[in-house]
Amino acid sequence: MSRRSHLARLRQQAPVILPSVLSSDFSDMRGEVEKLEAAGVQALHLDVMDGNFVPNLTYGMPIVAAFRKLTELPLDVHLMIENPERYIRQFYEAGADIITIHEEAAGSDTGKILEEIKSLGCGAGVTINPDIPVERVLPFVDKADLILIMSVNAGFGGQAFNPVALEKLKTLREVAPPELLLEVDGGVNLETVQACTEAGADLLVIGSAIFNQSDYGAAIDELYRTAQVSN
Ligand SMILES: O=C(CO)[C@H](O)[C@H](O)COP(=O)(O)O
Ligand SMILES: [Fe+2]
Repeated sequence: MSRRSHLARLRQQAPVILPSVLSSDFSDMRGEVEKLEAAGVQALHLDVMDGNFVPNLTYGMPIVAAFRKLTELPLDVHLMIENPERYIRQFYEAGADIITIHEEAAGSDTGKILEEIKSLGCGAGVTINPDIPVERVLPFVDKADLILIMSVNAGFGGQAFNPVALEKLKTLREVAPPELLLEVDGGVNLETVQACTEAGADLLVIGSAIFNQSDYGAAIDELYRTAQVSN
């Protein structure tokens, strides 16, 4: 299956919860993936941090490649790295399906890098931190497959949700083409998830609210029930 075909499926199934495996047990990656698959998850979110663009350092291509060996689930790779253009091809070769870059890190190269990601056959995403105005991603609503709105400052799991993300999601939902996927990441939990779907988020990245629970399936089910938009 082409990597870009995952985009249409995620759009059809929205809202979709993507576990952020940063909070998972890396000493048992296989067991963690099996539990997530048994819980019915539809994609995984992988957080790559370089200790430079963000103060935290996580993992790079080898861990993405290891997840690729463990599962056929789409891998949504969130690059929190300076000069992301240096590594796009390597993350593609490691098995990423969607690659998201920070506009703050890519600057005037953002459009060109999104094109490169697409030309490799991956979904192309762009994201901004909470203190960056939504106007900085508006030029990409027709160029990207996905816009990720950060609801915490990129860098760490387990932070509190910043509601500034909700206004940005609403603005994008109004102006963006309907096929553009809107994703939200950071502090999404039982208290905040419904506001995210009501604001128009299609993809909900969730770390600690899943991995801090002993039963991932039960946690995800409850998050889905809570996420339903009330009519
Ligand atoms: O990109 C991220 C942090 O920069 C993570 O995806 C995010 O923090 C998810 O974790 P949590 O749900 O615990 O906030
Ligand atoms: Fe993330």
